[in-house]
Amino acid sequence: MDLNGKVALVTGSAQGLGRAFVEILLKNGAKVSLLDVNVPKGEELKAVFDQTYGPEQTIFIPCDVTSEVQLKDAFHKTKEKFGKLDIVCNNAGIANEQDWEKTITVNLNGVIRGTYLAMEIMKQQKEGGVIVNTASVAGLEPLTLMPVYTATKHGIIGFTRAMATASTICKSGVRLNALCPAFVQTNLLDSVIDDDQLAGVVKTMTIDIMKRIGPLNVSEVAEAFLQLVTDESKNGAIMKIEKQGGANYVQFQFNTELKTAPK
Ligand SMILES: NC(=O)C1=CN([C@@H]2O[C@H](COP(=O)(O)OP(=O)(O)OC[C@H]3O[C@@H](n4cnc5c(N)ncnc54)[C@H](O)[C@@H]3O)[C@@H](O)[C@H]2O)C=CC1
Ligand SMILES: CC/C=C\C[C@H](O)C(=O)/C=C/C=C/C=C\C=C\[C@@H](O)C/C=C\CCC(=O)O
Repeated sequence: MDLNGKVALVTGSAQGLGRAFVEILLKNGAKVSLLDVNVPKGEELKAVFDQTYGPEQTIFIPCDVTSEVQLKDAFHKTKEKFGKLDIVCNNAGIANEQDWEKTITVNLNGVIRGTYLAMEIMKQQKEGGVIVNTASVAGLEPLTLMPVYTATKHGIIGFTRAMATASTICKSGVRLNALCPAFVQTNLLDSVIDDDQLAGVVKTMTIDIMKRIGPLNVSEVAEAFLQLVTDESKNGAIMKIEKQGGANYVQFQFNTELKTAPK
């Protein structure tokens, strides 16, 4: 898929991975709608991108993904501004085990609602579209330190795979994938390391593992994201990216697409 002239929407795009995903899309000629709950950071970033790519290439929309009204409105504003919607990355996420209900609402409800909104618009387009949901290696292997975060990321992978199969069966023209990075050097990672309420042996063990594996930088993950967006042959695939092993597709014991898709 050639990204030149394509229209993308990225949630949680004011910093970290979301910011890196926006930048790689812009570099490849796409127009991007930036959504984030952090308004000063989002506006600041839009101004930075305006300098390099021009003001017409991006729009910043203040949006809390936990708000049905705000998210719906942001999708519709994007379509209105750019005329179509080809790529959606449901990326906004938090790691707060104390406020675990909020973690579920942001990480899982936000991704599910963003996927449904994207499907609704994309299935009406001749060219369809692609949805990439940001999960984590914590969606494949549990992080003992963060059980609720782990649950949300397992949920994203299951949801994305089920939707991808349904999309094939219904011939909607929409591809769905999930991206599973290991530790990435961002504010989210720092917030967990600095969280005094998460103390003890499990935290020490997790940090030791993280130091041994070495955190990824956001640009390495952005390259993997680009691969998922552009490769039109991988509907339903789940990509894992680690510092040492690089980016690889996850092999599941049961491939629902092969079992259920009509021949
Ligand atoms: N940093 C890491 O080690 C890893 C992160 N991830 C996932 O990557 C995604 C991005 O995380 P990072 O860039 O690391 O975090 P980050 O904290 O640097 O950036 C997250 C962005 O999401 C925004 N956000 C938070 N709640 C929001 C809401 N309710 N509505 C809209 N925007 C909201 C924040 O304002 C921020 O701009 C998350 O889903 C996270 O779980 C996955 C694997 C590893
Ligand atoms: C300190 C974690 C901070 C934030 C979470 C981050 O956003 C994230 O999603 C990171 C995921 C990284 C996973 C990387 C490797 C996982 C390896 C697993 O096999 C086990 C890791 C730890 C084992 C200890 C345990 O939790 O039981």
